[in-house]
Amino acid sequence: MKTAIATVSISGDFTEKLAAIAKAGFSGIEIFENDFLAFDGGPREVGRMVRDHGLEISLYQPFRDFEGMPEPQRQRGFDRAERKFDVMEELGTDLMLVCSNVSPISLGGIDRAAADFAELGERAQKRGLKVGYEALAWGRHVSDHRDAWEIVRRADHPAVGLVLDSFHTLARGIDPETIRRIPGDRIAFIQLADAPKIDMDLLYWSRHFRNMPGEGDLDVPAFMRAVMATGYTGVVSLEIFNDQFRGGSPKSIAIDGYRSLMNLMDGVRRDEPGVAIDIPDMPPRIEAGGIEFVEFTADEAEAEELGGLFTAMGFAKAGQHVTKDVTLYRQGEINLVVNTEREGFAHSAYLVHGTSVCDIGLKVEDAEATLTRARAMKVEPFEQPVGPGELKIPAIRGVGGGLVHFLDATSDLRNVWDVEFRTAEPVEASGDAGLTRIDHLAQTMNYEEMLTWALFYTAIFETRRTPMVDIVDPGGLVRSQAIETADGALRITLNGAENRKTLAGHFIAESFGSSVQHIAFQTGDIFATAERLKQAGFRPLAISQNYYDDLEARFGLEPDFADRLRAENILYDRDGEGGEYFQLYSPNYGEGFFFEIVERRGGYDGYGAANAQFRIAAQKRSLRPRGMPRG
Ligand SMILES: O=C(O)c1ccc(O)c(O)c1
Ligand SMILES: [Mg+2]
Repeated sequence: MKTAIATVSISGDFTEKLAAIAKAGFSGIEIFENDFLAFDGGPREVGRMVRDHGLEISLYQPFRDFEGMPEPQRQRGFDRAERKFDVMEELGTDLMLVCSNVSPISLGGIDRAAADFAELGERAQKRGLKVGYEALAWGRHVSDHRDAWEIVRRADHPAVGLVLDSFHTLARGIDPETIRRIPGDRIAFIQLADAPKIDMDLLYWSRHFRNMPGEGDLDVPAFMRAVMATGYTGVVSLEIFNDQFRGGSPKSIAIDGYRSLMNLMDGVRRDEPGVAIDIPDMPPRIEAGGIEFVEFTADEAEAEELGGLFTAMGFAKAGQHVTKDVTLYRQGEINLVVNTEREGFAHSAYLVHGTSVCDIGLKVEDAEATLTRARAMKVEPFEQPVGPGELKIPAIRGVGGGLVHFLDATSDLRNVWDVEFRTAEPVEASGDAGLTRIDHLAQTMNYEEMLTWALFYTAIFETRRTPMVDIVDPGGLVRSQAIETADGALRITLNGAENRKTLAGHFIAESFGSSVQHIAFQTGDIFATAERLKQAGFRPLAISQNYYDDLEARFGLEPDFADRLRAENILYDRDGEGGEYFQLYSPNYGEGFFFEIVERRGGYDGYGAANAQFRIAAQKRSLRPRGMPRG
């Protein structure tokens, strides 16, 4: 399958764009005219540069305000087109995109437009070129692909085809199924973009908020299934106008684009019967069964401190690595690992970030298949030498460069704790606090990274994104979105800080990058857990009393119940179906790392977003310079 991306989608100068696009794996580019005009070099030189990168120019665009014009603008349109054809010949590309006319003086009329295209097609054909017609969602007379198709059909010229752009179709709410009635060989080119659902002017929405397929809320898969059902065999291209991407990293945006395309087309191949799509074979999105372990990197002193903290939360020292300075703490199904090795990945992570989470182990059905899926999504596998007695566990790099290991139950990996760890002798008396499993991990990152990491998780794993919520920190906004499996076995929240004054932003700045900022443990009985933790000397984060007064009124709580919450500093939320959520927080450690303990009752499926503001205010009050020190 030929893939392309419009140069407008990527930041950087023209050379940087080309390098990033080629590296990501695309076969071609759409040259957006302004990128070419801004470049200080002739069309032949541009064409050569593109081909030197192993790319082809799949499309030249856009040609504007052409069809349905009165004279003399009509004639001028043909003259302009001939000039563009000259440029295209020098560039070495044969397809020009004509977008529907937005000029107030254009006349409309399907047959008039068709006649203009028949003539344009004639001129193009003489030079071995073609034109494709695209309905802009805000076109003056043509704003719907069905009308554009009717014009192309009536133009009835082999050098005139239709360009479909998922944004224009889906943003207007046009049923993509209508594409199925168009013959595939009359479709000249496919442009893809997604976008978040926002109610705003179409043009503004399109030019500023598009994003990669799978990053937004439009049904791009339905669009693409319909396109492939027509028998279309041409280029599939990304055309993403996005303010944030314009300032992003060319390399990372290009990889996101390629990843989104592979994920999309793999899904289409699975879901649309009878279409052949020439992309590598890969396993379907991986079902994740939860978090098997979380590994911290630390030096000896901090490891001691962390261990004390875990013990105070009811964890028992459960094992020591057979050859490495790595200690395992366990409670219920939760495995926390502390690594104080002086070499290897954990140590490098320590040198860069200080005490922090450096590795996450995910439970999957087939670890090798997970790696294959990740590879197909352009994710780099991580490898380091395997020590004596150690298992080779497949891994990739995730958020902030941290590792994600895959553990399965079908290979030797199921025995990892028995093979790699000696049971701590004697097992320290367990002050079990009733913590059963990891409910969720919260990863903090810059706001601009959120789309990248959401796509990373959703392209590899069978997960969904919850709607983005705004969390008000006294220092600014933090946006939060959860990636979760349908059964809640895996839940990861992504928290995007817009500045450094927020608790999240402070954490990123001080730990030198994105990372896990908190771990939430589940309990089946929050009050019993709170009681046991208190006895073990754990002091929860103190919540404002005003919060409880409001809570009591808001949910009409029984005074006794409200008093219990208040006494234990437990935050509370309730959903529309009577599901309940209880949250207890640890103080901050170091520069803003913390633990959360939650209980879910009655199918509550959220994360207590309504409480986040009050939790953050309490954390900022308690932020103290000591605790979990950093390197
Ligand atoms: O915003 C525009 O003008 C514009 C131009 C060309 C396109 O292919 C498109 O989808 C939008
Ligand atoms: Mg377009």
